[in-house]
Amino acid sequence: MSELYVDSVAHSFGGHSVINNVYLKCGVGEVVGVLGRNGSGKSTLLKIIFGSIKPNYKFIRIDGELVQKGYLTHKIIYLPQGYFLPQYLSLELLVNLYVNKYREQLLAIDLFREHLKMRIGDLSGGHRRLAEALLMIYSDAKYILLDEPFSQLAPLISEQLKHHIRELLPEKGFIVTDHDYQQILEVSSRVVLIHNGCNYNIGHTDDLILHGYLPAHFV
Ligand SMILES: Nc1ncnc2c1ncn2[C@@H]1O[C@H](COP(=O)(O)OP(=O)(O)OP(=O)(O)O)[C@@H](O)[C@H]1O
Repeated sequence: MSELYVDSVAHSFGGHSVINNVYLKCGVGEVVGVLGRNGSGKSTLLKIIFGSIKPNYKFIRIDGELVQKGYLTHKIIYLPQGYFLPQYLSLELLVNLYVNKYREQLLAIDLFREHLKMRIGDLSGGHRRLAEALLMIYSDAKYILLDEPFSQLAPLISEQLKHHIRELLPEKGFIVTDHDYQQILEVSSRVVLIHNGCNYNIGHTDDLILHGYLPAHFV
């Protein structure tokens, strides 16, 4: 079964519980949006799924197989918050590192076609962020975890990013978190809110008010 399944995730830092019994699943063809206040544990959850944080407890299955560290399966990739690729590497080298199956499609995108020889650190801030996100989206991984991919992006670039997520949807599943909740509501097929360490399914903007994520006078 093509599915990333995460259950019973619990983690604390220095005795302070951050997430407690979180459940999440994401199939191929789905974009799962994860919302939550600052410090609610969204990045921690994504890092646990990727395997870079060892939690107190977790149960993760990828395509039916029990997994200890997501990244060891090569089926999962994580875009962290903020720049993470060394600034002195060229786009060409990064494409060679991350992209294989979808190489032609990625190289057809203006940003890569026109700036292939450029160092990623010499791009504008928004283009650098977009390039990092696209390298993850067009990588060979099947499940793509995107941590605040819309931050720093101008509206037109955010549209491009959503377009590329949709392009790959038939073959991939996405878990995306961002404080630009409108982008999340727009791109996601399902939305969950992390609140008080637990997850809540969000069906409507009203649910975000109910759980205290949006202010009551919002609508
Ligand atoms: N390595 C760490 N050591 C101690 N505490 C940590 C560590 N990493 C995160 N935390 C704490 O865990 C909580 C959740 O952090 P996390 O970064 O997962 O939240 P978030 O929902 O992604 O927040 P934001 O939206 O502000 O990025 C915060 O209180 C944070 O201070």
